[in-house]
Amino acid sequence: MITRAGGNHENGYALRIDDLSVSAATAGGVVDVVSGVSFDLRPCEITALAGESGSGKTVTALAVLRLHDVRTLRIRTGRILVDGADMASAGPDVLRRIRGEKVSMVFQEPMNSIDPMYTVGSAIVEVIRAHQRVTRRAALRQAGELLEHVGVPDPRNRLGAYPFELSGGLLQRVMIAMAIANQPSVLIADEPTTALDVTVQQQIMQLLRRLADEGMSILLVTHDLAVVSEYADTINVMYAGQIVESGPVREVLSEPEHPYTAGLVGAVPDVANRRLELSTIPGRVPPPDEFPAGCRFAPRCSFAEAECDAPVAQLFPREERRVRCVRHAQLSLEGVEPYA
Ligand SMILES: Nc1ncnc2c1ncn2[C@@H]1O[C@H](COP(=O)(O)OP(=O)(O)OP(=O)(O)O)[C@@H](O)[C@H]1O
Repeated sequence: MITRAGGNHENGYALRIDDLSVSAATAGGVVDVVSGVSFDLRPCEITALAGESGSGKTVTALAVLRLHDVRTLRIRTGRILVDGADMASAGPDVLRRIRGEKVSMVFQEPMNSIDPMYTVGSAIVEVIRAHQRVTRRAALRQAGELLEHVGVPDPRNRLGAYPFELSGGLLQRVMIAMAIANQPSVLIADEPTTALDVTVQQQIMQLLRRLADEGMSILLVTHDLAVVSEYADTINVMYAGQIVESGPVREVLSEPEHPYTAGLVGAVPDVANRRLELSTIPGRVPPPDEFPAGCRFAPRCSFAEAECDAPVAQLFPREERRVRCVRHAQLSLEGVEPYA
């Protein structure tokens, strides 16, 4: 029964984010923390949303499911298209249907996302029965199958376990089982392995890779380019609320066209080439009320020129790649390897 993920893929995407801007109320007034973000998630692919802390990855991911904090954040522009619905403007009934049935999410800290008072089996049964008219007994049988599918050893006996009885890695598998219980077409994973040790991290990423290969579209939110390069198909690099570069992972990471991406690539420890010294990008991501009017990366960019003071209104496309840098052509023509 747990086979390929469902969903309406007739347009070639399972989820389309089109010109999404999210504004925040700050002491200094209302400012965009996410500005004009657009990308698609395609079936069978892991799409990474990568960037430093504060670049807007989590706000973007939460906004897809309208789980952002509505006390301070507001979707100002854009569409979030999934299964014929626009999540940006959907009413409560559509939201309820899409969440869990079409798009679901796993978070960084599994222990914080599960009720410690319920057994693993009860928690999964509840999720199944929220969307499917099945008996408790049938749901419990499905829960056992789900645990088996996500690689929990001895799955039927684990149904009676409480969250505190499981390791972090097993608990993250349980969270993934809950997230895929109603066969959504899209899974959003926000730093799903950050809290886990390296071996377990690899196992969880291998599980996500398998789910993608079986048909699911996965949005992987991460600051870890090593994980992106090993497991993702496409990458969207975010900086200061905007996508600055996107395209197939192999191309973007081996030949970055945006100086920011180049800086991030330089910051990945490369054991094979013995480049263990991390080169970091000087400075930090500015807070949203201090975003520069021109290129937002310019103050940290050693290649910035006067022309970078004007806003970069467009992402320059070339085949499957896009880059938000007015100087990108000169940089590649000059063969500059900024942070090699
Ligand atoms: N609820 C909120 N209200 C107001 N501003 C917010 C809120 N949540 C996040 N922000 C601001 O939005 C910007 C982007 O934050 P976000 O958490 O999306 O970044 P991130 O790239 O996911 O970073 P991290 O990896 O640290 O989670 C930050 O400047 C942050 O301070």
